[in-house]
Amino acid sequence: MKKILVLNGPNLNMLGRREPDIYGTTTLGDIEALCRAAGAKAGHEIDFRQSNHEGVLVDWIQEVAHDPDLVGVVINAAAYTHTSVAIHDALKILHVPVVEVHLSDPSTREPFRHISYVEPVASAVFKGMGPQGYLLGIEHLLSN
Ligand SMILES: O=C(O)[C@]1(O)C=C(c2cccc(Sc3ccccc3)c2)[C@@H](O)[C@H](O)C1
Repeated sequence: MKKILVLNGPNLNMLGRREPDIYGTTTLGDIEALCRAAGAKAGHEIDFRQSNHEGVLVDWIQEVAHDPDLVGVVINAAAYTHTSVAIHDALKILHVPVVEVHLSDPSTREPFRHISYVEPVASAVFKGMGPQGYLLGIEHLLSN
């Protein structure tokens, strides 16, 4: 079965509990359920993961890099978006499309959130659309 990997970065496991004005009240579990339903509808497996650790995210990207069933990666790297050359380099290894997702629009927030090390290796970016951004990311990969 074809697979889409959905990666989530630091603190997203705490989603829905604070700063609802920025990130809404949806939990990461809710987002996972939405993604799995969208994948199932298309006959694809959704491999949905979250880590607070940069190296774990790099390991996961390397783990799937040569998976013949992988059709793409949706990544919300959270704070690592703005700092991680390691995740940038790992994503460059992939031979499938990468979609960058953010619940908020970092370009409207603090200056340190305006740079993305993911964007240069992403085929699409969905930001400021809440959980819908994840679904648009999956849809983008399915349309390829
Ligand atoms: O908007 C996003 O999805 C983003 O990727 C997510 C981020 C983020 C930052 C801190 C916490 C969380 S999740 C959260 C929100 C409220 C309470 C607890 C955790 C996400 C930011 O680091 C990024 O700049 C933007």
